[in-house]
Amino acid sequence: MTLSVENLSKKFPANDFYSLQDVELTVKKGEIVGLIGKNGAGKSTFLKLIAKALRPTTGKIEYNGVDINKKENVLEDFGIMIETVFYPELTVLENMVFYLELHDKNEYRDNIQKTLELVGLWQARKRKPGDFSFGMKQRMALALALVTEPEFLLLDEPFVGLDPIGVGNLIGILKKWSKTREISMMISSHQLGELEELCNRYVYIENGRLKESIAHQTNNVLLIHLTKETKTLSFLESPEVKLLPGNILELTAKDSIDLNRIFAELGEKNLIKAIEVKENKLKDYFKN
Ligand SMILES: Nc1ncnc2c1ncn2[C@@H]1O[C@H](COP(=O)(O)OP(=O)(O)OP(=O)(O)O)[C@@H](O)[C@H]1O
Repeated sequence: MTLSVENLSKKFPANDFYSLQDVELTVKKGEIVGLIGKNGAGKSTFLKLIAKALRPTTGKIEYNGVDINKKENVLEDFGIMIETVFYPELTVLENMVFYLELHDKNEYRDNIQKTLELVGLWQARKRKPGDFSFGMKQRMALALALVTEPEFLLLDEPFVGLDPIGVGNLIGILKKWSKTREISMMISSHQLGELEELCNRYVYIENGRLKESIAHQTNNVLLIHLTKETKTLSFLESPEVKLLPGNILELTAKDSIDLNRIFAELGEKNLIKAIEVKENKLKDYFKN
């Protein structure tokens, strides 16, 4: 099961520029791809094209080898949270029931309570989302996207409006789903820390173009600031070690590296000034 995007472009008639241009991407089963980029970069446009909420100007999107714009019901197993799609005059519970009826998925009725509990709306199940706060509306949309335990999730800014406990619960369930049920996900977010907990890789979109594909950094990287310049350390040749400008040693903490030996040598020579853990700095992609 894969999603494959070929040469995808979208230009809105009102604009003289492309909101998305020549994007190529493949998402495999169980993969979680984070979509990052500045405001207006084209992330939502991309997700809407995949969700069939927009039609491409050019290009093709295939799911399991089927062109989604040439056949009906290809997205049946997708859970989509892009724009708020509930009925403000129905209660939360009625919205959930109606959604399942509309999609002919009544077999998931038993999931309603646990899904509403997950997003923190079970207590509010008899209220109408029309009067909800922004965050609660987001959670309603999220509950609808999750209730059918879909095979593929498209989530646009799912963490916005959730409190820290809600974010933690959501990350937990999405991680579990990707592992145990191999659900694939594309998630756009400005909350880079949350994405980093979840994603296998990221794509950085800039002015409608897929600028960079970024692998998730799985190993901890340590930066050791040295007290003085040195070129005589015995471990400088190992592939996990890099000497950076400014007398900084970068160490990738893999099993293959003998940290005890390295720290013993550095300590013996009084070379350790400070140590920091280097984060996977997704935010660096936003600097240019
Ligand atoms: N319906 C539309 N009609 C005209 N232009 C649009 C439409 N939807 C989006 N755009 C334009 O397309 C570009 C990409 O917008 P998009 O919403 O995809 O960005 P985004 O990366 O999701 O931004 P944000 O991080 O702010 O949500 C923007 O210049 C936006 O103004």
